[in-house]
Amino acid sequence: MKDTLRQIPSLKAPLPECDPLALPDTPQDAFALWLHDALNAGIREPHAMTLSTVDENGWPDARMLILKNLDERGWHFAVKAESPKGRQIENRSHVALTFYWSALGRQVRLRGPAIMLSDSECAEDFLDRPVSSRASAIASRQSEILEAGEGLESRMAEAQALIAANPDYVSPGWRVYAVAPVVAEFWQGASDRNHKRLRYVLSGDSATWDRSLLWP
Ligand SMILES: Cc1cc2nc3c(=O)[nH]c(=O)nc-3n(C[C@H](O)[C@H](O)[C@H](O)COP(=O)(O)O)c2cc1C
Repeated sequence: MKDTLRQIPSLKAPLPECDPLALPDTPQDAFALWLHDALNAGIREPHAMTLSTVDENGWPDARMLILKNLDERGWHFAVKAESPKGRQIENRSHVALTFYWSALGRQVRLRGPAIMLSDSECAEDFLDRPVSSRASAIASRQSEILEAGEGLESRMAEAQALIAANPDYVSPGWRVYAVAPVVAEFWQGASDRNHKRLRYVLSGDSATWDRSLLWP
């Protein structure tokens, strides 16, 4: 395994040159810029990110999610309240988000509280989803053990029927959160390992961002 791993190239040229201090004043604007670069580079699912949480024992947990929106409140994602991640956020609201765009050698890291959006926004997000994804959200006991013969298909069919009969039905445990980062870091990898790093820290009055370069 060691030989296999060590033969895999990482941060292979060509990667973009980046002057981190030329990035915008806020992490929101910098993220929008880099997301567009990722889209233009043809990166698949550039809106996929790792959501890291902490469980009730203080153990870190992490999984991929899809970014649903970015606005003045932060980076949005949706979860089932009763899923492990939903319960972990309910218990400890501080989370981290990580994006990696391999073709560009870029990573973005965000840390801050996840703040639940209003019931009406959660409902709107739910109703915007395709029927299959709403049915799955209603039917699934996400991350619980699936015993043989538990009837996953029949639960899905029941959920589909529920939606067909009541198209405005909203799953009561559907939550949308916005992560309002207090720290953000933009990392541009380089083949010569002279990586460029820019950290944004929210100022004490929460009005502006202090920016610092970091050692690679
Ligand atoms: C690329 C990718 C995108 C995913 N997007 C979502 C998502 O938007 N929502 C979701 O609940 N799970 C998503 N998943 C599955 C989660 O990673 C995870 O397995 C699931 O949410 C259960 O997590 P939990 O047990 O920590 O609650 C995605 C997985 C991958 C690989």
